[in-house]
Amino acid sequence: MTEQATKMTWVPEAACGQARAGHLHTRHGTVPTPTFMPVGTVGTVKGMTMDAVRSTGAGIVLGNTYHLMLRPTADRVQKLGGLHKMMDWSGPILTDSGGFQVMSLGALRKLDQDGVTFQSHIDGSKHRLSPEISTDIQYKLDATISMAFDECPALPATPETLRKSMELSMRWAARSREAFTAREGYGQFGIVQGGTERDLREYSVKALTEIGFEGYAIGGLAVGEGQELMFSTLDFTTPLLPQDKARYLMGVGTPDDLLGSVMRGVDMFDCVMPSRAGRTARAYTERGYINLRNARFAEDTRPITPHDDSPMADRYTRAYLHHLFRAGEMLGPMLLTWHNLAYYQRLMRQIRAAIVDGTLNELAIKLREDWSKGDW
Ligand SMILES: Nc1nc2cc3nc(NCCc4ccc(CCO)cc4)[nH]c3cc2c(=O)[nH]1
Repeated sequence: MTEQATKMTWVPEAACGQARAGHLHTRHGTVPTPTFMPVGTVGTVKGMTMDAVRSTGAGIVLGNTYHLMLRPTADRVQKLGGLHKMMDWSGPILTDSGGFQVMSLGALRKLDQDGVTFQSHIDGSKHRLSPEISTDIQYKLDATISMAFDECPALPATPETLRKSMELSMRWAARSREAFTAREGYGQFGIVQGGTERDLREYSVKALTEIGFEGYAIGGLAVGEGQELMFSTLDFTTPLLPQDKARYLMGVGTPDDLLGSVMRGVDMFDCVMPSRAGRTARAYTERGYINLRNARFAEDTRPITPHDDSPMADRYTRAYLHHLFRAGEMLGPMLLTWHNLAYYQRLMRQIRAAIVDGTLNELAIKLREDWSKGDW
């Protein structure tokens, strides 16, 4: 890695227990943390214009190396001026490095010590990813934050399998760092592995912090281990991470996951949940979630939630959304994705404000009470 540029920084503002509020300063702007990153897998947050994404208050979005290398390819994105220009988003973009998606999407794949060979889930064509190839692709995409190329083992797995996989990921982290081109305000995050094993997680944190990254992700979770095991793994992992760097929990999660993870020291999140739920008529609200295909909403003229401050709120009733989904109209998933992403951003703003004024524990009690109350 070249050394000359000063890379991105995360600056703390306040803390409440393990929870932190701060700012992530990047080449493409500053993002308050804790933050939730809408998932823009193939250069679009599905069903949303970027004006709609901006209206929710989102500060940073996620893209995927795996999907973009297959289509439209990294070279074409570079020719189109990079992801920011192509998708009309001037804020920071974090791109995942592809390993996880290959394991969960690639039709056929062969993992070796150097990288992974796989077939495209789109047309069966053969492709290769390695720490060097992934880092180069993320450079061509002009990702503000690049992720190290890692291997995320499926759970459940034996401690021996987890150790071998984690050690491979640590070797790949060093190669990813070596291949990274440092640029002013850009950064690269290492990814902690080790399943739910304390000793493996400790080894992984040590290995990554010795290499040195602008931020640290906690990988290998949200792969079916359940919330209790995820939280217990966070309990002994986040305190080991540098206090002055951002922490990113990959693939998480539900509103309750976000709250509990922020309280365990996590600053950044991404999850397809709010957008995928939006496409399947599931609306997240302060009172838990509801499915708007349900007949009980057919003549319910209330808004989805009385608290929605996004531009789409108040203009559309539950009855209208119900009709759109029953009719299979594309506006249904579009409006509900907008609503869910706006709710996730509102929740993160609420949590952040409570960290700053030291009332996070009280907010947590209120949120959990309301989520379990059920619909209005
Ligand atoms: N590079 C890298 N990327 C990751 C992405 C992840 N994403 C997850 N979980 C997402 C799980 C997830 C999948 C689908 C849905 C929608 C359900 O309706 C929600 C969550 N875990 C993850 C772990 C890693 C990891 O170790 N390394």
